[in-house]
Amino acid sequence: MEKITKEKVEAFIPKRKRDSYKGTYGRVLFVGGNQNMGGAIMLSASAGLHSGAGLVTVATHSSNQAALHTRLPEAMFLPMEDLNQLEEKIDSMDVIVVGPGLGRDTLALNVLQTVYQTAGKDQLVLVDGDAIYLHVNEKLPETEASLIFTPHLGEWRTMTGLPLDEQYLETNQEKVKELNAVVVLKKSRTEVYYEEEVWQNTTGNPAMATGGMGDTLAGMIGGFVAQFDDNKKAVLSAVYLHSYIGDELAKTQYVTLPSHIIEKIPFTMKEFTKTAGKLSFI
Ligand SMILES: NC(=O)C1=CN([C@@H]2O[C@H](COP(=O)(O)OP(=O)(O)OC[C@H]3O[C@@H](n4cnc5c(N)ncnc54)[C@H](OP(=O)(O)O)[C@@H]3O)[C@@H](O)[C@H]2O)[C@@H](O)CC1
Ligand SMILES: Nc1ncnc2c1ncn2[C@@H]1O[C@H](COP(=O)(O)OP(=O)(O)O)[C@@H](O)[C@H]1O
Ligand SMILES: [Mg+2]
Repeated sequence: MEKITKEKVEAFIPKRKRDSYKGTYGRVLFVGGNQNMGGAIMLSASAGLHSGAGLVTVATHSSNQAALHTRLPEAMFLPMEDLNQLEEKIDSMDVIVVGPGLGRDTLALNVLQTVYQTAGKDQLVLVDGDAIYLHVNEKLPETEASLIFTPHLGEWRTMTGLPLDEQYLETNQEKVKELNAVVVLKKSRTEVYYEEEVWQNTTGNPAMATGGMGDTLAGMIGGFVAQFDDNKKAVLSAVYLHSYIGDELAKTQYVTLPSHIIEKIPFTMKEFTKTAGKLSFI
C-alpha cells in the first residue's frame, strides 16, 4: 500500500495555462439534494467550484433553487424533477457527481437511472451517498461511463456485504475488481483503490467528523478530475488536500465544518504549487 504524501500531491497539482478559459477546466454536473438535503449538493458543488472546476451546474429539487442561487451564484441550476432536461444536460458534461442528499425515493431512483443510461464512455460518474444505496438496492441500467465510488465504511459494508471486521485490504481489492470502478473508501485514514493499486491517505482527524464532510470530498474529486490530465492524480490529490486542510484547521479549531474546508481549497492549492505570493502560470 502506497502512502499519499505532501511531496507527491505538490507534484500532481497542475499550474494553470495562461491561454485557457473556463471550458479548459471542465464542465461538472452535481446531481442531488432533495427537499430535505439541499445542503449536501450545495456543499459538493461549492467544493467543486473552489477546487477549480470551470463550469458547474447543479441538478437539484426545485425547492432548492433560491438557496442555491443565494449561496452559490457561480452555479447554474436545473430542476432535478425534469428528467428530459437532465438527460440533455448530461450530454455536454465531462464529470457527473451524483448522490449527495439525493434521497432514496422514486424520484431519486429515476434520476440515477437517467444518469447511468445517459452518461457515455468518455464521461466520469462519481457515485456518493444515497446513489450508493440505490446502486446496491435497486435495479439500474449498466452505464458506459467510468465510475468512482466514495463510500464511508457503513456504505462499503452495504456495497460488499463485508462486516467491518472482515474489510481487509485483500477482500476489499476483490470487491473493487468485481465493481470495475475506482473506490475511495472513506475512514480516518482513507484508502483509494485505483486499478491494481491501493493508496492510503496520511492526513485527516476527528475534528472533521461533521455531516457534509464526505459531500465536500465528492465535490473536490469531481472538480479535480474535471481539470487534471490524470484521473489518478486528481483523486489522490483531492483525498489528501481535503484532510490536509482539515488538519491545518484543527490546529486552531475544535471542530471543522465542511464550509471551512471549502473556503481554504483555493489557497491551499496555490500553496501546493509553490507559487504563493506570485502570479505564476504556464
Ligand atoms: N446537510 C445535508 O443535507 C446532509 C446530507 N447528508 C446526506 O445524507 C444521506 C445519507 O448519508 P449518511 O451517511 O448520513 O447515511 P447512511 O447512508 O444511512 O449511512 C449511515 C450508516 O452507515 C454507518 N456509518 C456511517 N459512517 C460510518 C463509519 N465511518 N464507520 C462505520 N459505519 C458508518 C452508520 O452507522 P451509525 O451512525 O448508525 O453507527 C449507519 O448505519 C447522503 O445522501 C448524504 O449525502 C449527509 O451528508 C449529512 C449532511
Ligand atoms: N475521525 C476522522 N478522521 C479522519 N477523517 C474523518 C474522520 N471522521 C470523518 N472523516 C472524514 O469525513 C468524511 C465523512 O464522509 P461521509 O460520512 O460520507 O460524510 P457526509 O455523508 O456526512 O458528507 C470522510 O472524508 C472521512 O474520511
Ligand atoms: Mg456521505
